[in-house]
Amino acid sequence: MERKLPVTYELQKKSGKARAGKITAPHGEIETPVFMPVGTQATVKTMTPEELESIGSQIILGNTYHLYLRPGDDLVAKFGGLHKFMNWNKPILTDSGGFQVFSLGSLRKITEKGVEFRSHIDGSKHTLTPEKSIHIQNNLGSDIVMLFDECPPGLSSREYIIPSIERTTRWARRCVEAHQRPDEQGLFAIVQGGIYEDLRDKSLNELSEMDSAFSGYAIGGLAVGEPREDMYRILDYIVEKCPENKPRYLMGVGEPLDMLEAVESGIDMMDCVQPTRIGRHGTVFTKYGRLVIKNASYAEDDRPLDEDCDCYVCRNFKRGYIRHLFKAEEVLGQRLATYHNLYFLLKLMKDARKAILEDRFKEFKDEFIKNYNMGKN
Ligand SMILES: C=CCOC(=O)Nc1nc2cc3[nH]c(NC)nc3cc2c(=O)[nH]1
Ligand SMILES: [Zn+2]
Repeated sequence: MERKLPVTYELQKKSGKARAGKITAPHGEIETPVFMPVGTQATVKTMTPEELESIGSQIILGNTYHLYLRPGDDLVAKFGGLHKFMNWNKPILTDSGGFQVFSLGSLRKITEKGVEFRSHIDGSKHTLTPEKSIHIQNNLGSDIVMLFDECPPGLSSREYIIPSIERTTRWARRCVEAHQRPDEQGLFAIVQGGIYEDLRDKSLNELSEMDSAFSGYAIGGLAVGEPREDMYRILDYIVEKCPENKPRYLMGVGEPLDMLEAVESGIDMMDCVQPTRIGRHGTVFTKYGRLVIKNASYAEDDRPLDEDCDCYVCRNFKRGYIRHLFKAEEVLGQRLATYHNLYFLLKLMKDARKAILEDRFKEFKDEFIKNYNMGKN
């Protein structure tokens, strides 16, 4: 009989294809749709766990590639796992490291065994395999473990993608076999297939043969440089074909308009480094679009970053002050911009969830897009 999965999903309401639901994981419950802040090196840059909780973060990401290279997954395991190591007591999702080997590592070589690469830190040689990736994630003790997959470069040809899917499926089987704690850490599949509907079907069908091992399904291979309309077309095609009773996760999407498009297609979970990364460089999200705070026009601007935002930063600081902090290279500037950006995306998902529960998501999305495109800041 089917083993009880450690991560389960309850569909609560649909508004079109958009869904509101609840994920139950070992370290707590998650109301969806949900945005997941990225905590690459066991920290969501500049934020304390207390601040993350106060802005409504329900689940964060940890990166396998980074934590394996530094401080080492064995060391994290000695501290009792990633939750204890970083003092984050809610759910954590870890990626499999495959994507980051390609975005950060050097001298990479893909073989049937796995991926050989040199560390971006000290140039040392490593090989990441499906088994190694899963064992690292087991050491980290995350609630959600991701398959070790290959994310083909953006706009790869069919000739490249077809054999890549078949190898990723063989790797998936090895991941399922290698998983040491299937009752405590939920395993998510990752659907590939580029921008081709028939190859998306191929990937999903091959993975579905292992469905009983998967707590959720992720849509990989997107937000890697393909045109926006191709990403939207693929989401609209493949997401609703994933099991309705399991969470659906889209990696690497953190632009407000893309997030709403993903929610409309039936996505429940998203992650992206954008809000924290652009925040550290002084770009913030507002109701009327992005705002680059170092712009001279904000020097004497006594408005909050976003007049409609009720976060701690918008209630206590003005644009002119935050601009000064960035010009003076005061680290508080990075913290305030990061805090606001995360709050903005977490609140966007919370408002989207409310709109779905009230069966008015389409109206909510259209209203948000109208304002966001005004660009009046
Ligand atoms: C990250 C969580 C789990 O994901 C994996 O372990 N593997 C994986 N990561 C991706 C990350 C992506 N970021 C973007 N754009 C910024 N596109 C992405 C695509 C993938 C992908 O196809 N696979
Ligand atoms: Zn704010």
